[in-house]
Order: sequence, then C-alpha cells, then structure tokens
Amino acid sequence: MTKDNKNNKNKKPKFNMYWIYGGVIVIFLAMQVLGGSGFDETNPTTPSQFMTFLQDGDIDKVEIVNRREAKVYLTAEAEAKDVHKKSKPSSLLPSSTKAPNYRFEFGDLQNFEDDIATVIKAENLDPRPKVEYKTEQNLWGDFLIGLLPFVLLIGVWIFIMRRMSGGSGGGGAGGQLFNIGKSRAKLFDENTDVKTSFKDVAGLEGAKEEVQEIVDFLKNPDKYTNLGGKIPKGALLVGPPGTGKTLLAKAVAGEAQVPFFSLSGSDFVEMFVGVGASRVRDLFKQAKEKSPAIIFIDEIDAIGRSRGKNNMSGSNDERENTLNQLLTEMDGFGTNSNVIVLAATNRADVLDKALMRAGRFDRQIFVDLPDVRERKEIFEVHLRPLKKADDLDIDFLSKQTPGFSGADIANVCNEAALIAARNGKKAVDKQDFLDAVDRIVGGLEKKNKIITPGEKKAVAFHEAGHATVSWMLEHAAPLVKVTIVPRGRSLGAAWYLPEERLIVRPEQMLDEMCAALGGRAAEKVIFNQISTGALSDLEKVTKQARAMVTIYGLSEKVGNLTYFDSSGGNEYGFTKPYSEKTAELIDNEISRIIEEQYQRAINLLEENKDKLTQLAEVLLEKEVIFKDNLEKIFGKRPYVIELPITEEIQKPISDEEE
Ligand SMILES: Nc1ncnc2c1ncn2[C@@H]1O[C@H](COP(=O)(O)OP(=O)(O)OP(=O)(O)O)[C@@H](O)[C@H]1O
Ligand SMILES: [Zn+2]
Repeated sequence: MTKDNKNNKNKKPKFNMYWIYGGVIVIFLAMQVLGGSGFDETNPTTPSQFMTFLQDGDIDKVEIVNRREAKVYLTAEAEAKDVHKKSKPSSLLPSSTKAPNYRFEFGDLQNFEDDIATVIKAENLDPRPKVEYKTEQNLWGDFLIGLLPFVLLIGVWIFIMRRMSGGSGGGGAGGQLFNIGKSRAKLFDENTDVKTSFKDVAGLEGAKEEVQEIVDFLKNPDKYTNLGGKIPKGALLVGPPGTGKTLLAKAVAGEAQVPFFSLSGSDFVEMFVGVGASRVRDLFKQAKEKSPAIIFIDEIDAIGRSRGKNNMSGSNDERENTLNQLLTEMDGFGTNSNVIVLAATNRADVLDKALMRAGRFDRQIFVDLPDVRERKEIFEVHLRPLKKADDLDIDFLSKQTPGFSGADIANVCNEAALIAARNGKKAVDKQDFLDAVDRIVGGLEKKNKIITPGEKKAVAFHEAGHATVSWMLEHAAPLVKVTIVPRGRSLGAAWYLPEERLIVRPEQMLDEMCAALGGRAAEKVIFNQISTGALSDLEKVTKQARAMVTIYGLSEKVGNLTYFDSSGGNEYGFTKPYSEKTAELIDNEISRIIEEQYQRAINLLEENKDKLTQLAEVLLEKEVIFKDNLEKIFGKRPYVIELPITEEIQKPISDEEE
C-alpha cells in the first residue's frame, strides 16, 4: 500500500468504526434469520422408536442436522395409514408441507449411521431410505455466544488493519472486514500460473497413474458421462510429509490445464462461528464459476478429524460445522460440475469416516516415501539447476539417503549448494552433498565437541564391534554406514538397512541381538572393560529378549504361550497374569538369552580381533566408513540379503551412544 493511502486512512473520522459495527450486526442478524430454520416443533421420538419405524420400512428420508439431530420423514403410505399413532400424541402434519414427522437427538453419529446401515441391510429395504446431511444454525444460541467476542475482535482487528494497512486498496478496513467469510484459497490460473507438469514430479509412478485418470476426467468429461459413468468428486492423497502431495495436485491441474484453488485445512478455521462454513461455500462457488477446476485442500485433517476422538474442549463445533458444509457441498454439486476436490493428509486414520463415503473422497491415492530408484529421479530433478562437479555420482547419493522424502532431498540439494558456496567452490561436489546429508540427518556436526582421544578410540572400537558382528552373522541387517563423528548428543552411530520382514524367526532375532551387543563386546575384548556407552544397545536387546519370552512364545522353558493381550491389557497394571515362579523363570530366560548372545559376540570378536582392530583404525582415521570399506577388510559378505527391488530401504536404524 502506498503512502498516500495510508495517510488517507488515518484521516478517516472515528465514527466510521461504529458505523461498521452497526453494519456487521445488522448483516449478521439478517444472515441468521434468513439462513436459520427457526424453531419448528415437530414431535419428538426416540432412537429406538425410530429404528422400529425403519425396520417396518416406514421411513422415506432421514436428515442428519448438525451431526447430532435427526429429522425423520415418513413414507407417504406410512403417513396415510397413520401408523405409529401411539408414539405421536398430535396429528401428523400434511405431507405437502415438508416439515419432518419426527425429530430427535441421537448420541454418537458414527453409531447412528452404523445402526441405520445394519437395519437397511438386515431388512433389505427397498427403496432404501435416504440419508442426507445438513447444517443449520441455531438462531439465538450461536448468535449471542458468537456476538460478544465477534464485536471485540472486530475492534481489535480493525485496529490492526489500520496499522498494518494490509489488503488491496479500495475497501480499506471495511472491505477486509466483510471478506471474512470469503474463501482464502489461492487461485492459480490455468493460463498463467499452473506450469507444473508430471515431468516435475519424480517417482510416484503408481500415484501418477491414478491421478492421470483425474486429468482425463477433467479434459474429456463427456467421454465418461456419455456412457453413464459418474465422474469422481474427490480423491485423498495420503502420505508422509514432504512426499510431493501438493506437487502432484498441482501437476494434475497443470496437465489438465484447469485452474487450481489451493488452500490448507487450517485456513478454514477461525475463531468466529460460521466463518469456516461460509468460506467453504464461497470456495465451491468460486470453483464452480471457473469449472472445470481443481480444489486442493492440504492438511484436511485440520477440519476432517473424526468427531469425538480428541475433543474435550467443546470448541470443535466450529470445525464440525465446517466439515458438514464441506460434505454438503460435495454432495451438492452435480456430477457434471467438473470440479474435483483433491485433499492431502498425513494420516487417513484420523479422518472422519463420513469423508470417505462414496461420492466424496472415495479414492485414496498413496504417496509413499521414495525408494532408491525414486530418490535418484528426485535428485535428478533438483540437481538440474545446480552447477555440479562432473564426477558427481547420483546413484551413490540416492543410496546414502534412505528414508528421505522428496522435500528432504530438495533440501539436501539446496544445502549442498550453500555449503559449496561457503567453501568458495566452483561446483558442488560429492563431499558437499555428504555434508548436507549429515546436516539434515543429525543436526550440525559438532566438530568442536570435546572428546578425548581415549574416548574416541573407545567409540571407534564400539562401532567397529557392531559392524564386525553384523557383517559376520547371516541374519543381521547389513550395514550402510558407520560414523564416529559426534553429532547431536551421540558420539557415534551405525546405520543399517533393515529388511522388511513379516514373519521373524528366532534366529533372526538372536542375530540382531548379537549384533547389538557387539559394541559392548568389542570394548570388553579390546580393553577388557566396559562403559556406559551401550545404554541404548542394552535397552534394545532387553526389550527384544523380553518380547521373545513373554510375547512370541519363543522360549522353550516358558513354553508356547503369550502374555500379550491384544485388547490392551490389564488397565490396573498391578497384577501380573502369571505367578511369582513364572516371573522368575521369565527373568532367568531373558538374562540367559542375552548372556548367550553376548558370549557369542565376544567369541566372534576374539576370533576376528585383527579385523576388528583394522576396522577401528580405519574408522579412527576416516571417521566415517561405508560398506566398501568393510568389504576391503572382510571380503564380500557371504550372505546376500535379498531386498525387494523397488521397496528397498525404509528408515535407517541408527544406534546412538550417549
Ligand atoms: N516426487 C517428487 N519429485 C520432485 N520433487 C519433490 C517430490 N516430492 C517432493 N518434492 C519436493 O519437495 C517439496 C515439497 O513437497 P510437497 O509440498 O508437495 O509435499 P507434501 O507431500 O505436500 O508435504 P506436506 O504433507 O508437508 O504438505 C516440493 O516442492 C518439491 O520441491
Ligand atoms: Zn552401540
């Protein structure tokens, strides 16, 4: 905003504010009167009576209002026959008026919906009773409660507006004020802004294929509707943060050459009653005007969280109203409106089931963390704008970044460029990338952390111990990288490639325990003394051993039984489901298992003391070693771990020592 404008505004006389207050109140009142249903006194009934009517096939339609009240419309026959007379003291309303025959509050929406579905199925009702969802505003309650903070906040807001001079000219503070119910969606126009295409989205083959269909729907809707098919209204992109959900949605818009409305679920939520719902309404109105179009709602969980899971505060009415409005809009627009809603979430499991019903977000598209091959493609995309050294090995980089999301990789590339620039290099080379990866994995390298040479040696042997043992054992996870560079709170770490196993055999568990104990065993073998550095190893091993004995029934002495309770277990937690004698047996078994594996690790390391020492020395010198260094010392690993080709590496397991 220009200076003129600002001055202008400051000159405005004060009474103007009161004028605005008055206007708001009048408009608010009018909205309530026009929009609200008022009070209609229809006969109350109870949920169980309702279920009886439903079973008898006497129900034509149920309207679910505000997710807590049902309005019931009987079928014409039921009304004519005047059945259920006993349950309703006054006469039925004539069927020409559309007032419901009954209304009642049911407790939990989910249960209620389930009950209805069960009855419909059991009775095989035909025609099926209709179930519709509505939002209605309660005339005075919401109004009075909503008004006070509203007025106060408007005061504050106008104050802030005047100072910040935000907004785009014209209306000034007043204009801003009346825009509160307007959607905050960012519009990317097809001609100018939506330039993203599938080429910019690396990997994600499956997801791209699925959204390709949506592109098709948007481009040639007739092709589908001519055959009587219905165009889907929405799809849910589900996946961890930073995996490219927003990118994918944008690419759909770019490929279909349609406008793209983008906003986040939290944009709907304001402290004012009714604002969210009105924003939803406005958003859909805008999108329909520009149709075909895509609406993208990021973080839909902000409004779509299922009811009753996390609300104690009672402040969720507003969120629910917003959700209801969204559902109503999605149900409302015809299949021919050519607006497709894409929504993204990290957690589909917390979403209200109502969102996933047919005709809403009935498609789920999974956007997973990238595997090695996909990571390579993502690197290629983000390396394009960088000046990189000629010998940069992208395969190597993608192998070094298991568990990284697309956003992490974009971050690595950027960070590497910054590091190279800081060091005055002409091109970004391998070392810059490795430093960037380290920085992102474990925070800044603490080069200045005070660690004595003795400590460093101990850490090197400890980590070398892990590496040696896991190299020698068939079922231990193969190592990716070992480091003794202090980082964060840890002095060293080893990264493994975990295998995805569905069924784990005891040999595998034991090998893993042995490898985890390899650190302490190495300290014992080399220095004949142990340290506190193995805390996290011991914790892991103890848990594993306990699980073997008490959960998986893998101890012969305890037998084929489990003390695991899938129903959540004993809520009081002070009685054990076994006797003192068994408790002792369990303890003995746990320590026997651990002791055996410790001894095994010791023996292995005694036998390979020279190699262990060699490895530790390389570690001390280089601080970081990879698989290749291990192969130089030990030769090729005799055991090949067969990894599925595509789904290779999940998150690295890092074993960190305090
Ligand atoms: N598959 C990919 N190909 C290329 N770049 C990607 C990919 N995935 C992510 N990125 C990069 O990461 C950035 C962030 O991704 P995006 O915002 O789409 O993630 P998101 O899944 O929507 O994350 P969030 O759940 O946090 O909203 C993108 O702008 C892009 O630079
Ligand atoms: Zn360790």
